[in-house]
Amino acid sequence: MKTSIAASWDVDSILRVGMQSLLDLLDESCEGTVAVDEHGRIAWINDKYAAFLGLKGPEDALGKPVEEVIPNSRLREVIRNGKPILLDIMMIRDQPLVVMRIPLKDDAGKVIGAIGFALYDRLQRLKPLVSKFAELQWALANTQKELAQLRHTKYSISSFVGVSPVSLELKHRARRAAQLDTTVLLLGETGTGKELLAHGIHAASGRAGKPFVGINIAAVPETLLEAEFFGVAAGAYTGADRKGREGKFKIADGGTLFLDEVGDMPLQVQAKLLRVLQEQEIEPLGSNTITKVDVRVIAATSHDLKKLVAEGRFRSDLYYRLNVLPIALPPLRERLADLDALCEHLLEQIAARTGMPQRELTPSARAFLASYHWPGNVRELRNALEQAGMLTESIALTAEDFATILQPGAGPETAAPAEAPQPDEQRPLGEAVAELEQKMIRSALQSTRGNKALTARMLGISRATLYQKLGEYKITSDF
Ligand SMILES: Nc1ncnc2c1ncn2[C@@H]1O[C@H](COP(=O)(O)OP(=O)(O)OP(=O)(O)O)[C@@H](O)[C@H]1O
Repeated sequence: MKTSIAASWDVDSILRVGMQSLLDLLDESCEGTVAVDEHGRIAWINDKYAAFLGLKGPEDALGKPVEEVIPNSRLREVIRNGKPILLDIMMIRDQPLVVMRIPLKDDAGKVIGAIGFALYDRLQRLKPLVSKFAELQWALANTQKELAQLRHTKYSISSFVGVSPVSLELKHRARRAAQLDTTVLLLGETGTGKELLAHGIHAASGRAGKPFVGINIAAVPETLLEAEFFGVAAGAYTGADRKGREGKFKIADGGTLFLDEVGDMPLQVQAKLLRVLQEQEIEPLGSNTITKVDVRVIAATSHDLKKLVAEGRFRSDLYYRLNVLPIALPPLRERLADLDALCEHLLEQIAARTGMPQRELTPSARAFLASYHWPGNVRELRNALEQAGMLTESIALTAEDFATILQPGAGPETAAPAEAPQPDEQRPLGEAVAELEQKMIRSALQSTRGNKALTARMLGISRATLYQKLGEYKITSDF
């Protein structure tokens, strides 16, 4: 059946030869081939296919309607609409067969029949591909489910533990905020429960069924912040972002976007955020299209935003836009009436998580904890309870158990500075500075028990700089 290419290299003969080679290849490599005329009657069938179909030979099939020999054949459909079916799975005698069907046309383009190729008599050879596909589909569905669950908040306003009048008033305001669907600004020191309350407000709002998406502005490098917020259009960049990606505003569409540490936002991004808040429209980087979004923003900060405005570090128009409904979370030292309830709640959480018996506090421990000034607030309290529990076997935790962990009076302002490296004439200055930096960061992390916001504040650097240095020096902060 092979045809050699003649000296005449005209397009028609190349196509003819190409077609012939393709047919030869298919005939050789596939398990069965059948051709039908324009009426759907078998005009030709190869030996392999006839044997596979349980016929004595091809002559048993010739002239018969194709469905009589191959019950699930769709060759008639191909003749009818003149379109190929390039890949399909057909069952023959309970066996799946991968098939390809092509219409046969005359020079005028009229369909004069069709040809079918059975590519594999068992799907076995396609199995790795098929199971890889199924595996990926399964993983994708699972990840989507997990993400949806994660984005649906796990807290309610009552998860904010507190029985003091100030806490009750705070929860009342949060419930009202949930109903109003306006921008909320949560103000409070680190660890006072701003993120927890944001989750709670979302859960009590009409948006509860939609995503809750959080972004810690201080932890995102300045250069990536816009992409993180507004997304990147496909083809805008080469490399990882080539395909484009959605920004947090789009992901949160219909739901709530929690902007943590909003005071750390660079001025240039503040302008863009303000526009989005006003217009509820985003423009992904590198795209000319504007997309409508419906997002409720809850912002939080541990900074004095008014002061930042006065210093020109925060836009006043954005401040007023965010400050529609401010809720101040008082530091723990100002609501010591909540201490018992909080300790009980946190000790229960710790026991459930660690699988260890639940600890209790002796009166001396309560008095000790009430005398401490809690710069890290509830987060610090939880860490202290967990650490104290690890240091003793006893169920009842005493003041002594906490005395080694918490030093009354020692806070960010009074923590001892790290020891400077000894001057060394032979060493480059950069090396010595890096060593001192590492020491100071480690020591600050230790004294804040890994609290990044507090560590950054102690060291007088932004959280973003702290994260950058942690990465640079490969410092982990598991304290
Ligand atoms: N009132 C509370 N009741 C129960 N748990 C609380 C309360 N306040 C804070 N927590 C717990 O303390 C930890 C810190 O809280 P959260 O992250 O909400 O604080 P934050 O103010 O957002 O801190 P940061 O400003 O550092 O981000 C979390 O584990 C949170 O669940």
